[in-house]
Amino acid sequence: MTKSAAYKKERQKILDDEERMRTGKGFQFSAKETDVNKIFMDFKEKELTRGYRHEDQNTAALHFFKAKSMIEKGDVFPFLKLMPKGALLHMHDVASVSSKWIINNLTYMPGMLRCRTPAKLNILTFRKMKEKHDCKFYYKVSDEREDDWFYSTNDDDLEKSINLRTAYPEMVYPTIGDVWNRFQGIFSTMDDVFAYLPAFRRYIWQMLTELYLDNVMYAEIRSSLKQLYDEKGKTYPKEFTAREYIDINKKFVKKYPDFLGVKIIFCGHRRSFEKIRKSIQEFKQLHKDFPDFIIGFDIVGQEDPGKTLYSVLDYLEDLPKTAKLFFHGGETNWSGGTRETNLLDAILLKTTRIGHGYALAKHPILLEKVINNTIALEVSPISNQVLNLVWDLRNHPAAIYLSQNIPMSITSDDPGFWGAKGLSYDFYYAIMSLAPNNAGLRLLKALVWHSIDYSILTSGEKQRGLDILDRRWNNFLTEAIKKWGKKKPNKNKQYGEDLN
Ligand SMILES: O=c1[nH]cnc2c1ncn2[C@@H]1O[C@H](CO)[C@@H](O)[C@H]1O
Repeated sequence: MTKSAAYKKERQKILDDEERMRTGKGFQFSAKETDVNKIFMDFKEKELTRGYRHEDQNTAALHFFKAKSMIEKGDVFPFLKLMPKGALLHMHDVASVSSKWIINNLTYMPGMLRCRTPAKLNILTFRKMKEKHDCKFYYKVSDEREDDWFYSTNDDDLEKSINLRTAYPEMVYPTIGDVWNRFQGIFSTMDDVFAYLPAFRRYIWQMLTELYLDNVMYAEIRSSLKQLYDEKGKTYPKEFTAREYIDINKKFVKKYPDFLGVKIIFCGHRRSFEKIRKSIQEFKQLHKDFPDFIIGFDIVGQEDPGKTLYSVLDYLEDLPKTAKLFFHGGETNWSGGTRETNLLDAILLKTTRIGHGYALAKHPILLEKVINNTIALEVSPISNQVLNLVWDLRNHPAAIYLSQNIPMSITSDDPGFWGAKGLSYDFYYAIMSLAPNNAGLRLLKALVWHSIDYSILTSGEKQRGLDILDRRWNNFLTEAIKKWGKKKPNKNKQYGEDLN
């Protein structure tokens, strides 16, 4: 009786209906896309099957630090790297560039110094400033390299001071507080490297390069626009940093015209009221001076111990009406306390998008507002894992968001601090862990196109972006078929993605 035709029909209808509800519905497929989807689904299925049979090789479930080399050796990852990924809507500039590049390039710049704080934190800098660094002695990194007695002789060891990577994250960072302490420490280690004008120029150029090489075409970057200093120790105001940024961005776009460049979301830090208040004043001026470049405002830092949006409502009233808001919210495992209110206030304050939105699934009314007002969530899977909100990314709430086509975008947050590069690693977890097994190119395509939709590009820029994306997407399809089409995917196989 249970296997009657009627039962089977009802059963199939539910499966089909659920598939139609998820992100990607309405995205049409060309014949070429159908072919490329088959290639992709073969790759994906092979890796999932391996994971199913051997749990210790289940990259979809494993922590990034354990899975990274396996991910790189598989077929899915190179496919995702080649794929145009549209816009990156959430990344912090100071944590964007790969640590290996920093070690190989910036730490070999003449004049780099290292010192150590009483809390045993390495500070890298190009100036002596004891009161800021809280250090007694400074060592030249170049001298230390010549004498292997010293710490920084070994580039791998030096890299550890700017990267969270470890084979046993569960032991090294047992709690969220532990990993945030180390994480925040790396920002301090890097602060003066980033702010050194000659290094800053190279760093921002490299940030754009890593995005471009990963086939990202545009980015909205979180930045506090640090005050820069030069070889002579002269310091410059933030307005100067903005001009430098604009200049580097312009040069890069000129050299690579199918890259649309970056815009800045200016950030204050939720560590103190004073910092937040000051950052709003700075933002007001910078936004006035560079309204097309410094387009919005956010407050960053660990949410649980930090100041809430609700506690600074008075300050926020001072923000200019033309400024767009991009608040972090719900990057927490807590729920319902007086401190876990940032999602609520971000939405009431008419935020354009939400940074993370991890806790949103617990708030049905807020979720409804996010859907009705198309407030895109900036979901950073690896960040949420490394910063200890969730271990197995199949348990990440964005799996639910994708299942209901809730507006979201895949983002990378701080890739340089955990050994990711560009956006492809986060896309890997999006399609392997957050998405259901049978989701493929249609879902990927939706994420890519939505990322442009949810950006704050002007309508003219958006149109240009979409034209470029169309062309690059087509080139990608052709190249994927040329590269992998000969592997002859199983023609008889039925893939869920063929549903319209
Ligand atoms: O995922 C995040 N959530 C909240 N704040 C963050 C995250 N990643 C980085 N920062 C914050 O951004 C500042 C640099 O722009 C850092 O100080 C760090 O605290």
